[in-house]
Amino acid sequence: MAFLNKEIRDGDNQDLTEERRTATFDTDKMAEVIYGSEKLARRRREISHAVSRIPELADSRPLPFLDRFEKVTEGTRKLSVLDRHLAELIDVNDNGEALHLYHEVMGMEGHPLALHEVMFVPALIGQASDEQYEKWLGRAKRREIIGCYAQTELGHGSNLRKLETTATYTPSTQEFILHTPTITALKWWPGALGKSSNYAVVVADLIIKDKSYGPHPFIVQLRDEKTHQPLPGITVGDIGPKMAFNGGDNGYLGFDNFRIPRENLLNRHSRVEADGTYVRPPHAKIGHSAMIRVRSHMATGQGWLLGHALTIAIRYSAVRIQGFLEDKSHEVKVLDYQTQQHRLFPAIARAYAFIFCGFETIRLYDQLILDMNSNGNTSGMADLHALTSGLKSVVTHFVGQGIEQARMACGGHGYSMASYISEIYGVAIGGCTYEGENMVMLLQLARYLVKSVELVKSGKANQLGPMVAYLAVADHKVNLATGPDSYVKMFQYISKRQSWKATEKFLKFMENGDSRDVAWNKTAVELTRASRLHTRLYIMETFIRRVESVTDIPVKSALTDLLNLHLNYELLDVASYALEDGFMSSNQMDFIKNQLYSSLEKIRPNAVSLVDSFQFSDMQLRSVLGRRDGHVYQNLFDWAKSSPLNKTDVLPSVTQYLKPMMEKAKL
Ligand SMILES: CCCCCCCCCCCCCCCCCCCCCC(=O)SCCNC(=O)CCNC(=O)[C@H](O)C(C)(C)COP(=O)(O)OP(=O)(O)OC[C@H]1O[C@@H](n2cnc3c(N)ncnc32)[C@H](O)[C@@H]1OP(=O)(O)O
Ligand SMILES: Cc1cc2nc3c(=O)[nH]c(=O)nc-3n(C[C@H](O)[C@H](O)[C@H](O)COP(=O)(O)OP(=O)(O)OC[C@H]3O[C@@H](n4cnc5c(N)ncnc54)[C@H](O)[C@@H]3O)c2cc1C
Repeated sequence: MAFLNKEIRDGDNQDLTEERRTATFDTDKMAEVIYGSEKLARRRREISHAVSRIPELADSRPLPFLDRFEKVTEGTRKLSVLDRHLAELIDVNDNGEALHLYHEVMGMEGHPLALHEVMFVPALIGQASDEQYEKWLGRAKRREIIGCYAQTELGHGSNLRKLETTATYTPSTQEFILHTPTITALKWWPGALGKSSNYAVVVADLIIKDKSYGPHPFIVQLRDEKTHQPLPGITVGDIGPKMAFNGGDNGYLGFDNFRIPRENLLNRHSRVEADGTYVRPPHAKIGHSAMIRVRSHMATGQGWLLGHALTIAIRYSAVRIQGFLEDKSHEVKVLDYQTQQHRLFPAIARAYAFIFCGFETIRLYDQLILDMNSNGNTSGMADLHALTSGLKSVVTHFVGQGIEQARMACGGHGYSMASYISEIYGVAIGGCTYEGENMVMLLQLARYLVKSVELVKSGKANQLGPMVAYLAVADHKVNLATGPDSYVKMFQYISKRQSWKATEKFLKFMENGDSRDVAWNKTAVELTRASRLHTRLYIMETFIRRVESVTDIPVKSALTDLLNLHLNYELLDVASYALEDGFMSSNQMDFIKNQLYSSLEKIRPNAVSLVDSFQFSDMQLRSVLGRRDGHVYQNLFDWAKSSPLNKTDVLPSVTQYLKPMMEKAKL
């Protein structure tokens, strides 16, 4: 008999097999929805299979047992093996295939090429002129040179206008002089800067004839191409261990009056003529395109991270037997407890929702770059900036929360690095900080919302973009029983009310004499609330749109269950906003809760299959608890036995320190 869940194999843990038999949809078909196409879903499986046949690509030891030095070496070793096999394993021009291959083989702990691919090359594509493409892009794409993105400094990351690294133009030699005037001006944090990169896109304050023109991107050679030694005038190194990404070499960088030619200002959009005349870009923030790109990709990337942690937690919850329900002679799977389901299922729905939403922002980003590079059209920038600022903040926050719940849902074993969840958590929550600290980015979206409310107030609602059109719509009560649209309307009401309240509060402070900045700061918490609500509304709407477009009926039906759970969970979470003015009734509140609990029951038989559909191979999962076959206990024991601490029965620490202490106590 053919099973709809393609993960079933002989010899697997019976409890997991039992779960997989209840799947109501084909997991291969669900994977097509998760990865956006039949081709990519299939290619992922083929690539994983091909990788499993190249033993050198496997981790030589479980990564949690490696120290930092070993992690960096192991990552680079695998990268070089991968380089030899690249063309046979993937279509190198297909980003989706590349991304999967690198995740599979390299894990998530960072490696020398991560920032090269994620920011250095994209910064060149977005910011370099055709002549600069000619000179640098081919070399970068072929990886003759390895680059990173060096913007953040020891003293400033969020407030780019106060970056202290200077790039002073000297017309006599037609050069820029890069300089680090203070300790706080040291570049600090850039991934792959410390030890791996020999080039960087450096963001520095452009100064011409004593006048500052603000941050601009320059391509800078840091190390000798033959010896890899830092060039004279460059100080560069690794910033030390971090919460995660310890296979990566985030670095520091200082310049001592380091000269680069005029042609090294990335000048697709702005340039400096030989005589020092500055030519402005068509949009003041166009130099930020590499950041907008990563933010646009973050929702899908983070959704997959959440899916990774949930695959581990859900599979383990189907294998872990503890406690009783009705029958006191048989213990049950912990997945049968309502609390366990409530802990994990809404996070599955969010993982799916974030991925779907991310596909939309990636499409919008690609369109923006096309418009900018073909005809200098930057009209989509402000909208995309506002949208991705909110999205990266909301998504990373909830993904962190979801992964932490996944850890707790695995009880004690979740706390062991055998689960791998702590690593996933460390990587995911880095996203709360990088590419714009979450609060700072929520406040960027808030600027957009306040401006939109002000437009409505001044009778210009017709100028609102489609994403904020609801800010002008009249309120009317909704009947939640009529389906997803009524949830959207309720959420619109809540989101609109918060945006309006925060704007009114802000304007009132100004009317009472506060400056704009002080009034803004006094309203900031309310403003971030408005941004979160707006973003959650957008996520909800994209989730609905995506489910509506699915054609495979069983897949659509399983997704509809997830969507219903999401709608009720989200609305319940923010209900107090609508309860406080009586817009939502307590009967409606009860309705939402009951819907939520019945969604949990509906999803229960498909839970394992919903996470199996992410199709993470055991290699990519790197989790003893989450393995596809579910043989948890023997593998945990084997994993523990492989700990370097267990190589000998008596450790030197015991003979040297513990024993003498005990002996002394006997005297
Ligand atoms: C391997 C092979 C794979 C191959 C496949 C490859 C596939 C790739 C897949 C990738 C998967 C991902 C995985 C990740 C991995 C981990 C990587 C980690 C990377 C981490 C990198 C970093 O971490 S790298 C540093 C980021 N560091 C920031 O992120 C600073 C935040 N800080 C700001 O970004 C600015 O400081 C901030 C706040 C905007 C204020 O900027 P500011 O002061 O200049 O501006 P103001 O606030 O005054 O605003 C004045 C007006 O400008 C408007 N505006 C501002 N920005 C705008 C903009 N961009 N576009 C339009 N409009 C903009 C604003 O909306 C206002 O508009 P209005 O006046 O109309 O209201
Ligand atoms: C894993 C990782 C990888 C990174 N990779 C890179 C890289 O490749 N290249 C690179 O250039 N950088 C990189 N960074 C740096 C990163 O982009 C910055 O750390 C980030 O932008 C936050 O800036 P900050 O550190 O200055 O935080 P701060 O701004 O100092 O934040 C501290 C606190 O101040 C608050 N705050 C700051 N400004 C405001 C404001 N205006 N209003 C309200 N609150 C405010 C924040 O909300 C936060 O609570 C990386 C960071 C990490 C963690």
